[in-house]
Amino acid sequence: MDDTQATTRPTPASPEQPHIVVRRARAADVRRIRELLQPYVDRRAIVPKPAVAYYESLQEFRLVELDGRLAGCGALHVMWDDVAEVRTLAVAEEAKGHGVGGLLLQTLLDEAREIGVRRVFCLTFEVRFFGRHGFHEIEGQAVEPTVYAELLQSYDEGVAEFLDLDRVKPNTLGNTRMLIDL
Ligand SMILES: CC(=O)SCCNC(=O)CCNC(=O)[C@H](O)C(C)(C)COP(=O)(O)OP(=O)(O)OC[C@H]1O[C@@H](n2cnc3c(N)ncnc32)[C@H](O)[C@@H]1OP(=O)(O)O
Repeated sequence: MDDTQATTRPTPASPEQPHIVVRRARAADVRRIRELLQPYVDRRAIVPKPAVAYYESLQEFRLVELDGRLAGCGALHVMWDDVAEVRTLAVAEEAKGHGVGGLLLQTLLDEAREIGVRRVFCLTFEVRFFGRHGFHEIEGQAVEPTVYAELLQSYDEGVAEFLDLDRVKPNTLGNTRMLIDL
């Protein structure tokens, strides 16, 4: 999906209903994305990352705008031939509870299907939300030992969290490991 393919819903007749756009992130969005995430980073719901990490993973991000204002973001990171991870899914406090998070998550899951990924992982405190979208809690590893060994070669901190490596456990304390089969 490029900018010209952004999903838009027609502006409804009622002035109370916002105009919704789902689109890819652009480089100029990073500042607003980080501002939206900051309260959740402060609460440790989202792992802190330097700005450069957002630019490097920009193409993974999808955004929802309501009347041109950033309402939420989320990313899909592919880890192996059948596994990806939903990352950094967050909705601005004032936009929560109106389906924006669900819309973003379904967008990311549709993209996972489109690129042929069969399972999507997440690490979260929002167990009820992800559970309602078909994720279930898992214990232990989601990949077989040979794939685990391959993934150990990644430099990505999120992959280290997926592998549950000791050095990143402080980042993920209290989070639940969840998976969905598409
Ligand atoms: C893998 C990761 O990224 S982990 C990090 C997850 N993110 C965070 O922890 C950050 C803090 N949390 C958030 O930003 C948000 O709460 C999110 C992203 C989890 C959910 O975003 P929201 O936009 O509130 O989600 P959404 O509105 O689709 O659903 C929330 C609830 O509102 C309800 N809801 C959905 N649409 C509507 C609606 N139109 N009217 C009323 N209620 C609604 C749903 O029933 C849902 O209930 P549930 O929590 O029991 O599933």
